Amino acid sequence: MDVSISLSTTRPPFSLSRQLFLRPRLLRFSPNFGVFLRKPPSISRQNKLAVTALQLSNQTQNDDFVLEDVPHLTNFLPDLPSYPNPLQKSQAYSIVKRNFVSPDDVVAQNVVIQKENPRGVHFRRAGPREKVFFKPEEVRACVVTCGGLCPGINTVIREIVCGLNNMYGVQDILGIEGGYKGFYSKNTKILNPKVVNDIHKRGGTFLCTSRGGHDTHKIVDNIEDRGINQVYIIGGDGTQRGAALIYEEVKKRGLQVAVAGIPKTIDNDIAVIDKSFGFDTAVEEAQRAINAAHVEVESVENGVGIVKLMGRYSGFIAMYATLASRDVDCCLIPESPFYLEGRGGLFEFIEQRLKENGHLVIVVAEGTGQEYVAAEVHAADKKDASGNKLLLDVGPWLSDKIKDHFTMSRKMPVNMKYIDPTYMIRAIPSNASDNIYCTLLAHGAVHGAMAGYTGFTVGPVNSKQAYIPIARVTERQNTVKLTDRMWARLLASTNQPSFIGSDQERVDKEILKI
Ligand SMILES: Nc1ncnc2c1ncn2[C@@H]1O[C@H](COP(=O)(O)OP(=O)(O)O)[C@@H](O)[C@H]1O
Ligand SMILES: O=P(O)(O)OC[C@H]1O[C@](O)(COP(=O)(O)O)[C@@H](O)[C@@H]1O
Ligand SMILES: [Mg+2]
Repeated sequence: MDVSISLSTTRPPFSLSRQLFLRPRLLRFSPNFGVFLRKPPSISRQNKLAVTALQLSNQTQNDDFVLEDVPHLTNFLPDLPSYPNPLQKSQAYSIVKRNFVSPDDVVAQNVVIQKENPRGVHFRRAGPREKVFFKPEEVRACVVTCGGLCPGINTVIREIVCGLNNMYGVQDILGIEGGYKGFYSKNTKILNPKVVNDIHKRGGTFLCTSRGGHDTHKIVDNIEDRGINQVYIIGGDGTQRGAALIYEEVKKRGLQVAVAGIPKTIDNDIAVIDKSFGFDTAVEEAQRAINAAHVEVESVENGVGIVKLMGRYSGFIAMYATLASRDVDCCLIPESPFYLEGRGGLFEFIEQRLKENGHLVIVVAEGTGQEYVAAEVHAADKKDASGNKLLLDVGPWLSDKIKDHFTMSRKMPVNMKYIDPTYMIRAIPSNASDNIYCTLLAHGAVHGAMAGYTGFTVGPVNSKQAYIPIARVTERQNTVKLTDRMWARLLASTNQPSFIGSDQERVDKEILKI
């Protein structure tokens, strides 16, 4: 008996999902058929049907791979009719060689694999499908933006609106103002290509945003009352968790509502996707602050510049801004514990650089060294409305520590220049490449929702847009791996201490001392 499924044969749209959804038990409990299954625990909890496994019939046993699929409206509305995709008649798309993404196209999570190992996890490729599950004239879509700002949000809003309208002829699009709570506490804004035409040139979000206020029942009641059937949710990890709950509730109520998440975070802390939109813009803008710090400190005696950049738990902006600049002497990130005193410590490094060059620049991510600051400030643990821990300000703390040390202990006063450009960076419009990236994300979300996919997050995986189960992007945070080559490249470029010397015991003691 052959239960393996070929992804390479031509089959009608959704045959893959149908077969998989019909047979998960068979696939799961039939090890003799050579099916390879990897089921992350959080995914199995959140959506048992969304994670499936299959084996290519024409591949060898070692070529097993896993498809982590996204839900489809027909999973809980099996009789939903489908229609030919209007893009078939579109001037733009009709000349494309393969104008529709094959239902069998998948994107590999790992592109570097060893030949004897399994092929690993795959996601469904994003893009337009041959059949859609909405008549354009019956679509009532809405867009909401939640969480902190990030360059490019307005471009995503614009491209969702223009994509729905220009590609599919959707006319009825609503903007939910002020984040999740806007669903039940505010009037909606009418969105059309004319209204959003110029918004990509501005920073911030045209729809305003907020933290907190996620009430699944009130939100879904509102979606139902307003007759909304496509929900586009732009936001970070917290927002995507909220989107997963909305999807679950929609499914429970059996509503024909597609829920699409577009991942947003300036910190680049969302897992699975290559990188988040606005990140490149932020790294570029950070150069201006670093340049300013460098100009200031090289013009004075013993100049020490500190630039604080965003990054709650992930130091990506600091790491990339440092790598891009070459004017940074030391980069401190939350993932890499550091210490001030003693051999191999920050003070020793600063003194050495001042003696060699007369100045230095330090870039510090805002989430760095929180435990040190907390030990001295004795501040109570505070949280924002979404439940995110409020950070203590490491910038002034570090500036004071360095000033005190060099003035008092070393009798070598330093000229401290501290720059905090965090909100200035976050508030700018996205650059050209982020604008293009935002367009791909928005179009991917629109194509996915029109094709009836739901409960998904869209994003690039190895440079190909993919539909990713929401639980997969929220189950862990993306952080800088100190054992990866990128951090090694940074250490090699700055020549800063790694703070993890061979004498680990001494290092631990130093950390405890602070
Ligand atoms: N675990 C969660 N479940 C449901 N909603 C959440 C959850 N975490 C955050 N949210 C909601 O998502 C929105 C944005 O979350 P927040 O953490 O502030 O920003 P971000 O989405 O950028 O991480 C808020 O309205 C918040 O109430
Ligand atoms: O806007 P707020 O509430 O001051 O929050 C600042 C935080 O927002 C961020 O810019 C982004 O966080 P989110 O992606 O969770 O919204 C963090 O880097 C920063 O710590
Ligand atoms: Mg977040």
